[in-house]
Amino acid sequence: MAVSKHTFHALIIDDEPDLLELLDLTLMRMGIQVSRAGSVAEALNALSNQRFDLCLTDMRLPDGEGLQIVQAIAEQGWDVPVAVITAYGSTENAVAALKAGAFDYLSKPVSLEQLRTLVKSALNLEGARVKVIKGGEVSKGLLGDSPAIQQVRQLIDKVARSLAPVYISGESGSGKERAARMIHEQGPRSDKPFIAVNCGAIPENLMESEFFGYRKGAFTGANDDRDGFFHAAQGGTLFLDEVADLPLAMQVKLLRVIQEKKVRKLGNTQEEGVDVRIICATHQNLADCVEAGRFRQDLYYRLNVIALRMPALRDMRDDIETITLRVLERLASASGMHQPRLDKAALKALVHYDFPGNVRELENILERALALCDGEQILEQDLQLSPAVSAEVAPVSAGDKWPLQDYLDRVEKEAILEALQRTRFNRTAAAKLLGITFRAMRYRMERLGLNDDVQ
Ligand SMILES: Nc1ncnc2c1ncn2[C@@H]1O[C@H](COP(=O)(O)OP(=O)(O)OP(=O)(O)O)[C@@H](O)[C@H]1O
Repeated sequence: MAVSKHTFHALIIDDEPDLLELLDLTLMRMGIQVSRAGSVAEALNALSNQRFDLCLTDMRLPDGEGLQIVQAIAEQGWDVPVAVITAYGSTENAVAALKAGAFDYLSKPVSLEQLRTLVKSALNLEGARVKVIKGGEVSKGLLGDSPAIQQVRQLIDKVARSLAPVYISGESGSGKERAARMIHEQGPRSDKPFIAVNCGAIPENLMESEFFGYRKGAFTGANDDRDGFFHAAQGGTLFLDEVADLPLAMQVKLLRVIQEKKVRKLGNTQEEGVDVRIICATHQNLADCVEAGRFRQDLYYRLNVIALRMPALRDMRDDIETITLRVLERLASASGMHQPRLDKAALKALVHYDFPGNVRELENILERALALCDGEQILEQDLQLSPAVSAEVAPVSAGDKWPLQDYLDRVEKEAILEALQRTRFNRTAAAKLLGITFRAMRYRMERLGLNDDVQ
């Protein structure tokens, strides 16, 4: 599937055949042309002879470090975004690479979802913040037979018929967005658009124009009229993911639109009527956010008309085997592969694993295992389940508590690094774990020298 008429060209630099294969395959599936280099020397040679749209390098290479490539790109002024792949837990390397000019890093084992997100941001591809499903497209249902997921299915059937706002809670990766799509698809608006917006990923200064749209000339750079999310979802459903991340000022504006069913584009004097069903979701406890003064109570009441709670995968252990086999079947057939068997020990490891990232994490684990296994059988080692992190992070030492600011910075830094490690460097998930917004996370990483250039 090509992502654009222009074919993007990426250079991947690694000497591990397995990882190279995995990166190559994933990028190719995204329609990106790939060249490979196995050493610093080969990479510098390729970069000086050819233009690439993206460069992805391992940190450890036979003749040096990936960092040298990042530095060379910065020194030569080559216009190519570069990201590094670091060993599990080696955050110092990641920080050094970011300081030297890398735009992002991935830590091993590489999560394919993070890889795709990183590639999309680097190439400025659409779909990083807003996803649009045109009317009539059908996504898949929810897997599992545990009582909790059965209840969810029944509630979805019921609420699909009404147009009342729905508030979906549940951990990251537990299927909140999928449930929202099902409500849309099973309802009377299924032939109209479903617009999913990640509220935590939209820069605060762009929020109003993104939500409400603008008229040509409304501000510098507004060269054309543009519709916002409300217009785009007209007649259909607007899904506000991570709604707790909306700044208070935006919450007021959103409440007004929901109450009055009217939107005024920036630079417009007239209001226009909008007819949009609102579904929202967050992994946070919205009632607690209200209590803490971070979320407006009036908006909370407007949104929380019907509440739907998605169960965590570890609370559906009896379903893990079935979900695993169904996901494997889908992944194998999508890539035209024969479906490998799942070794008994591998299945046992999955059933006992905690899945902090829920079904999404299971999908990533299986996608990677498919690429790493011998084609016949998936073994426990192909799953590369994350080791427990607690033992690996050194506690802050009890002494040295002054100057107080330095001490607090160290504590904060360690908490952020631990959250990043636990989530395999998924910053959205890490922010969730820390209980702060994506924006706050970006700000803190910047302040602490854990630079982060990705929107
Ligand atoms: N019960 C389920 N059956 C099948 N697939 C599921 C189920 N739950 C989640 N998934 C899959 O897991 C992935 C993540 O789901 P989804 O995006 O809906 O989660 P989410 O709760 O919205 O995550 P986040 O909080 O990070 O936005 C998707 O690929 C989705 O299809």
